[in-house]
Amino acid sequence: MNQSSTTPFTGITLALSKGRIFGETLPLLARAGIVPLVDPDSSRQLILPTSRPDVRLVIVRASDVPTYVQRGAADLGVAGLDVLLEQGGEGLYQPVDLRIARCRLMVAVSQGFDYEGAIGRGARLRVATKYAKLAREHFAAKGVHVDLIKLYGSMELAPLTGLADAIVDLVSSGNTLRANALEAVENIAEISSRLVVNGAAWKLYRERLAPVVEAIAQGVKETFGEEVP
Ligand SMILES: Nc1ncnc2c1ncn2[C@@H]1O[C@H](COP(=O)(O)OP(=O)(O)OP(=O)(O)O)[C@@H](O)[C@H]1O
Ligand SMILES: O=P(O)(O)OC[C@H]1O[C@H](OP(=O)(O)OP(=O)(O)O)[C@H](O)[C@@H]1O
Repeated sequence: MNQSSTTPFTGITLALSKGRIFGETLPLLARAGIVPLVDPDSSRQLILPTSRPDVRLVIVRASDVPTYVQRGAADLGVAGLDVLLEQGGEGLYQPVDLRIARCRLMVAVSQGFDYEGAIGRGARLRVATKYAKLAREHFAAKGVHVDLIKLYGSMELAPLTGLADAIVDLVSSGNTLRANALEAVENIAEISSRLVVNGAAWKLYRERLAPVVEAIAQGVKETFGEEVP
């Protein structure tokens, strides 16, 4: 229960990423009585104590959240469904759709590119994405042959520079596509962030974890209403 670095921490550790997910998770955590005592944007500290001595936050890359929870370094985590689908989410229980960081995983091309025509001709499409597995599955299901080009960010640049014919990326407001003269042509998945729990820990320590999971689920209902999105 002590949060000093010299004493082993015996409480609940929640992994989440800085930026969008941190910002949107904060109000849900606050409703559950969990308020970080350190601001990750102004501190280099990666383990953040909270107003609840038995709960701490660890700040990791968005795509590293599943690994921390799968391996038990964190009890709970907040991860985008895009990350969970891409990585498989093996061994993770996903009890709560937090309904934050909502966006869509989409196929996009340069405005004016004849996507349907290219597919109809059986052309081999060059597709740039950070979501190689999801993109491969999407195009395989459509029977479209693709050369996948793995990128780690700024996917929108790929069609503009001739690196790729299409991208698979997240779209929310559509501003990034518009600003780069791209257009969405297919929706692959509706994305939001999920609360994830180590499946084995959930079975073993359910009594300890369930109150926090339930408090966060209640925070989601109070924030967004009861209806399923
Ligand atoms: N434009 C967006 N609108 C809403 N949600 C988004 C948007 N972009 C990403 N997300 C969601 O937020 C999550 C975290 O995105 P963020 O940009 O903070 O990290 P990242 O840079 O994609 O991850 P990493 O640091 O691991 O490369 C994504 O996995 C996705 O679920
Ligand atoms: O439709 P919009 O509202 O414009 O959002 C879409 C953008 O958001 C995400 O990038 P993000 O802002 O997370 O930047 P990063 O992944 O490059 O850090 C995504 O990769 C798009 O580039």
